[in-house]
Amino acid sequence: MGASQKDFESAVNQVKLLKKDPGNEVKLKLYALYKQATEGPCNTPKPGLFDLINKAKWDAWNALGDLPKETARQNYVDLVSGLRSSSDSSSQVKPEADKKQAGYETLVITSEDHITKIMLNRPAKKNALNTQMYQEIMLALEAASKDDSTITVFTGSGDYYSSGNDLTNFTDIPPGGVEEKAKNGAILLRDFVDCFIDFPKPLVAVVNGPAVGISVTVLGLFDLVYASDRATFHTPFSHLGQTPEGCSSYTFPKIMGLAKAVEMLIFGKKLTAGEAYAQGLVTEVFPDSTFEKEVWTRLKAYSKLPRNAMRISKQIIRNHEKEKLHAINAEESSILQERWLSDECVNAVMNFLSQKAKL
Ligand SMILES: CCCC/C=C/CC(=O)SCCNC(=O)CCNC(=O)[C@H](O)C(C)(C)COP(=O)(O)OP(=O)(O)OC[C@H]1O[C@@H](n2cnc3c(N)ncnc32)[C@H](O)[C@@H]1OP(=O)(O)O
Repeated sequence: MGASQKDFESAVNQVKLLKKDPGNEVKLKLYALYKQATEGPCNTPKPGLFDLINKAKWDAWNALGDLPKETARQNYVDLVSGLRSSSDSSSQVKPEADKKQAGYETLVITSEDHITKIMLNRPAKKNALNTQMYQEIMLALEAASKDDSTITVFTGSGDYYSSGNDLTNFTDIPPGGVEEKAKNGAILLRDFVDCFIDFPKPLVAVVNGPAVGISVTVLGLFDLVYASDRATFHTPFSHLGQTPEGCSSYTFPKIMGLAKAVEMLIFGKKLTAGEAYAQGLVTEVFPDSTFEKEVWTRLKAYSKLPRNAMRISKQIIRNHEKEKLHAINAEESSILQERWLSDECVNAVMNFLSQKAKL
């Protein structure tokens, strides 16, 4: 028998009493199930692109499609019951969690000296970007665009900057099947890259180690890229049956010339930090032993420059390309939507996952 209205109402009250913040992804699930259980399928207009929070909520609700109200009610009750038991058994907060700005699970965000630092924080997975991390980065960029920092910095925790898209993202197939998965992935990719195209303040990448895939391609949208001499830059798209994203099909030929862009984007040539510097993708390379010290000294000095002058200069430099970049992003995302359904891509991802599972 399904959950009764009383069970549901009691679960709604229990959510307010949870000892531990369940994180954005779970909160979105709760929101979507609540709306589905009380109002049925999503029936409101899609919020605008920049209304990130309401758009994330709308996407979560809309993704439930025609799920019956009773099933949504039951799923809500089950989800809350799971949260209650994990909240009760883990009320001792880990020291690491204390340092993180509230609400983020895959990022550590700090603000100091007028610098907002967004650190990718899944070191055990080489900072691979899972769906939650894409969403949290979009929220973090929106918040950073409005806070009182002058510059925003991305970096990675552990030995990698980022290993790119988390290939296990491909395994979580929704009720609508692989086509729906590919469609949702293309929407997420497009929204994600749009946030970088539109980011109004100077954006800096502190590339502390190897970078792969989408973590490399979006560098073409950054204003400064500082790299440790341990960093490498790798876009193995053809190997994965995939195609370029992050506007790299446009920015890379522009930055490094067609020949070098083709070597990276079609043939998957991995660049050292020195090569990436020679080709204009990286602003400056530092020895790994002094990387953090030198880079942060430099950035702290830059962060004291007048905020508005920097923002307006960025606008003048970048604005005339914005429309073009949005169009390129849309095109790259829609091509990838098709690619993700191809045998070439499916086989490459299966290959990675089966090696990982040591099959
Ligand atoms: C919205 C969608 C947008 C899509 C667009 C993006 C396109 C891309 O980004 S394509 C690039 C995708 N990335 C890759 O192909 C890299 C895959 N990973 C690797 O090749 C290796 O893991 C890597 C060379 C990065 C590191 O190798 P090692 O030093 O040998 O470490 P491990 O392989 O043992 O990695 C440790 C741990 O992390 C997991 N891992 C690392 N990267 C990823 C990843 N990208 N996706 C999923 N998982 C990843 C790896 O499996 C290990 O996990 P455990 O086995 O559980 O310890």
